[in-house]
Amino acid sequence: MSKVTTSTLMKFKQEGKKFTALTAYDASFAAAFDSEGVDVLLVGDSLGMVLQGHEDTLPVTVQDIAYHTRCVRRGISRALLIADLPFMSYATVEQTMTTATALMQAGANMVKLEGGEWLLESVKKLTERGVPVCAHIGLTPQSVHVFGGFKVQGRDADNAQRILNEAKALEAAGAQLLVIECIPASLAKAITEALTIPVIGIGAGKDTDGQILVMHDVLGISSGYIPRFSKNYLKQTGEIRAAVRAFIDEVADGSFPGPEHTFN
Ligand SMILES: Nc1nc(=O)c2c([nH]1)NC[C@@H]1CN(c3ccc(C(=O)N[C@@H](CCC(=O)O)C(=O)O)cc3)CN21
Ligand SMILES: CC(C)C(=O)C(=O)O
Ligand SMILES: [Mg+2]
Repeated sequence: MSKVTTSTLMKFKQEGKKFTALTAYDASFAAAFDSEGVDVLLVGDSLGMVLQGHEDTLPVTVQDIAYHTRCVRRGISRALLIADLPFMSYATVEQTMTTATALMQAGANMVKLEGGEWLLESVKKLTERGVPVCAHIGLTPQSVHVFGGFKVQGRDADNAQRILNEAKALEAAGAQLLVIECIPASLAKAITEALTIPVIGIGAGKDTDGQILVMHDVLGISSGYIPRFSKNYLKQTGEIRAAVRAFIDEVADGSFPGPEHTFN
C-alpha cells in the first residue's frame, strides 16, 4: 500500500473523497489506526490533556512531542504523520526552525502550528527549507487563556472574515494542509471551497475535506469535559478496530459529523 502524502490528500480533495485523521501517541494504537485505513495520524499536543492529565495543552514540551512522535513513527506503514509544535516553541522564526528540526528528525512528515497572520513568515521559511506545514486556525487551544475558554470562534461577521483571510494567507505562504477547529459549519464550508489545499475539520461541520478527532474521544475514555463535536464509536461497536472503521465509514459516507456535532 502506498504511503499517504500531501499529494494523496490533494487528490482526495479534488475527487471529493472525505478522509480521516486521528491523534495517536504510541506505536500500538498508531499501527492499529494505520492498518484500519486512517489516512493521517497526529501527535497532538492534546497529549497534555489526555495522557498527562493537564487542564490545557500549555505544559507540553518539544521533548514530549518528540518522544511520542518517535513512538508513533514505529507503528506506521501508510499514514501521513503530523507533529504539533508545542506552546511557545515557535514564538520566533529561529525558534520555529529549531523545534521543527527536532520533530522532523523524530519522524514527522509534517509539522502543525497554531496561528494566523503572525505565522506567515515562519510558514514560508519552513516550507522553503523542506518542512511541510499544516496550519491550525479557529479555536487554537494554545490560546485558550486569550479566548477565556475553549470557545467556538468566528461567530460574528468580522471574526469569520478574519479567519477566512488567515486561511487564504496561510495557503499563499506555503501551508499544504489546514486544520480548522470549532467554527460554524458555514464558515468551514466557505474556507474549504476557497482553498486549493485540503482542509481538516474538528467541530467544523461536515463540509471540510477531512475530519480529525482525538483518539480518546473516539474510544470514549476521555475524562473531564468531552467536546460536543466528538463521538464515542466504541459504544456502538465494542471493539477498538471496529470503532475506528465506523469512524472512517461515517466520515466517508457523510454521516459524521451530524447536526449534534456541529456549530452554527
Ligand atoms: N479529549 C480532547 N478532545 C479534544 O478534541 C481536544 C482535547 N482533548 N484537548 C485539546 C483540544 C481542546 N479542545 C476542546 C476542548 C473543549 C471544547 C469545548 O468545550 N467546546 C464547547 C464549545 C463551547 C462553545 O459553544 O463555545 C463544546 O460544547 O464542545 C472544545 C475544544 C479540542 N482538543
Ligand atoms: C485536536 C487536534 C486538531 C490537535 O491539535 C491535537 O490533538 O492536539
Ligand atoms: Mg494540538
